[in-house]
Amino acid sequence: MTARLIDGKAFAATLRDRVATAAAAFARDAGRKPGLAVVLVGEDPASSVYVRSKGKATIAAGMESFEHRLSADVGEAELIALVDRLNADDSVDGILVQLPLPRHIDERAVITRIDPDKDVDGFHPVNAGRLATGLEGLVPCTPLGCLMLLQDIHPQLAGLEAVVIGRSNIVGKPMAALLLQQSCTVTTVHSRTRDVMGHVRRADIVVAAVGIPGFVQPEWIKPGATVIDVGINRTDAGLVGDVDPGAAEVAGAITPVPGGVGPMTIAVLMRNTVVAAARRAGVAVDPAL
Ligand SMILES: Nc1nc2c(c(=O)[nH]1)N[C@@H](CN(C=O)c1ccc(C(=O)N[C@@H](CCC(=O)O)C(=O)O)cc1)CN2
Ligand SMILES: [Mg+2]
Repeated sequence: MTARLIDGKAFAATLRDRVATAAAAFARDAGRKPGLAVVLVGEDPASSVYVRSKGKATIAAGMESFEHRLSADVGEAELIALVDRLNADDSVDGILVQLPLPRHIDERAVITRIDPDKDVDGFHPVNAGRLATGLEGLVPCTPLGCLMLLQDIHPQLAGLEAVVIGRSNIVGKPMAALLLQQSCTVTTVHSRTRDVMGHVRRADIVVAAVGIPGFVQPEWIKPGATVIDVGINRTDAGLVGDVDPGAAEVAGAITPVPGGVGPMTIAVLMRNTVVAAARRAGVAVDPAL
């Protein structure tokens, strides 16, 4: 292995500590703790694990955790009514509906119902628009976590060639917007791109978020490039990323799966919650958070 392994787990632990400090300052200034409401519909095992981890991380950061578990056959109207109650609840600063939702519920209808200023997932179209136009908003956790890891390696991102593989609303599109905001030259490649390898070969930074195990081949990587693997694919061989492990022989730095991007998602969720709380209450928050 030649590449430096990017330790997302350690980075996330440091971020969670800084969030705890900010949450304590918020509690002092605002006279209450920041609050995060997490809604889980159904009993998908992976989602249940993530929701439990979010609750634990919230409490560990000195914040208030509100967990709402609804049965898999709950109606869309009932779920939306819960979102309305959470929007109106002043002790709730952040609202998150765990995805995926059961097929009979329209994900967009639910996400667009969340108050954009409590949308700590950053999935609401108002927050997507704020990000695209450079306004202050809430940014999706996984891409913001990837950016934090990248900034640690490249304090100066300006001018670097970045290729984002995948164009989902949750990772690919916000990732490209964040890198553009940092003055990278950004290319997004996707299932209809004609020469994916040709684009990736030029990249100083590769962010893979396609959801296809081992999709990115070692020979696509420019020697020394930084590779961020967002993939979390459950296979017979265990948990694998979107990047072939052989890429570690070519890259300069690479995130492992597990232990790379994954842990950053929940740490950034904690960060977004304390930031949302501070903005709502009109109190200061560590600008470096
Ligand atoms: N409302 C949301 N739903 C979903 C999101 C999200 O950000 N908001 N992201 C994913 C699931 N997710 C958090 O919700 C999440 C995924 C993975 C990890 C993580 O730490 N992964 C570990 C491996 C864990 C394992 O063994 O399964 C890693 O990669 O190292 C945290 C959170 C979809 N839904
Ligand atoms: Mg795609």
